[in-house]
Amino acid sequence: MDRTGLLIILSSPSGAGKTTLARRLIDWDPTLAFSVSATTRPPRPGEVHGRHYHFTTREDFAQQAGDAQMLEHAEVFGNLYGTPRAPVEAAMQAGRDTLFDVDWQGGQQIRASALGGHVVSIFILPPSLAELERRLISRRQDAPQVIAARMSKSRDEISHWAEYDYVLINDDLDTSFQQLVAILTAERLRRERQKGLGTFVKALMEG
Ligand SMILES: Nc1ncnc2c1ncn2[C@@H]1O[C@H](COP(=O)(O)OP(=O)(O)OP(=O)(O)O)[C@@H](O)[C@H]1O
Ligand SMILES: Nc1nc2c(ncn2[C@@H]2O[C@H](COP(=O)(O)O)[C@@H](O)[C@H]2O)c(=O)[nH]1
Repeated sequence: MDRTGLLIILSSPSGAGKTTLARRLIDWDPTLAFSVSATTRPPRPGEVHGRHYHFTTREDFAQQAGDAQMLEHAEVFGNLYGTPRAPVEAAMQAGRDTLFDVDWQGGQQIRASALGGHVVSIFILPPSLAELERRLISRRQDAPQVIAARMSKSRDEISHWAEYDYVLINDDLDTSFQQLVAILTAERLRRERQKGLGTFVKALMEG
């Protein structure tokens, strides 16, 4: 059935599991597009330019944001992050759903944009702050002071949980993944999103 692509926003405090869940969702449905953000953060070991992020300078970032090439942008943990607009619009027009891993500021801006009617937003909570810290440490990607800074902002991020359509507690990863699949499946089936439904039902009744 023909439909416009959804914008599926995942937000959480750093380390709660957005990236892990987004990757599993894309493995489950490879037609999902992942919105590759631009950032001024330096790459972590193993991160690939153009796949995980578009790594850029503050000057380039400011120019893109000034030219309205970003759907949203924000400063997070002292670095700039933003969503390039063109790939999102192209995916939507092609009927492909796009996944976003953005903070609460990005979530607010995308919801308030002209594309806001196509947003499905999901907030991911950790089972506890102690487990959140354990995950950030066990990821082995950030220096102890970076982890401390992210933990110190975790309550700020969590305070935005009620702005989201859905809230998951990511305790058991398989359960969270199944819950995400359930959300996506139900949202795709919403009556108003299935463009050809009226025509289909008319033909069904005449048949
Ligand atoms: N349900 C879970 N149980 C145990 N470990 C988990 C679970 N979900 C994610 N993790 C682990 O926690 C760590 C952080 O996960 P991830 O990188 O996906 O978080 P994130 O929300 O994307 O963080 P950031 O906002 O910093 O990008 C990873 O090592 C991941 O394997
Ligand atoms: N507003 C936006 N936030 C973004 C974007 N891309 C990522 N993020 C958020 O930044 C933090 C840190 O990410 P990390 O990769 O450095 O761990 C995390 O909360 C992401 O959700 C974006 O384009 N816009």
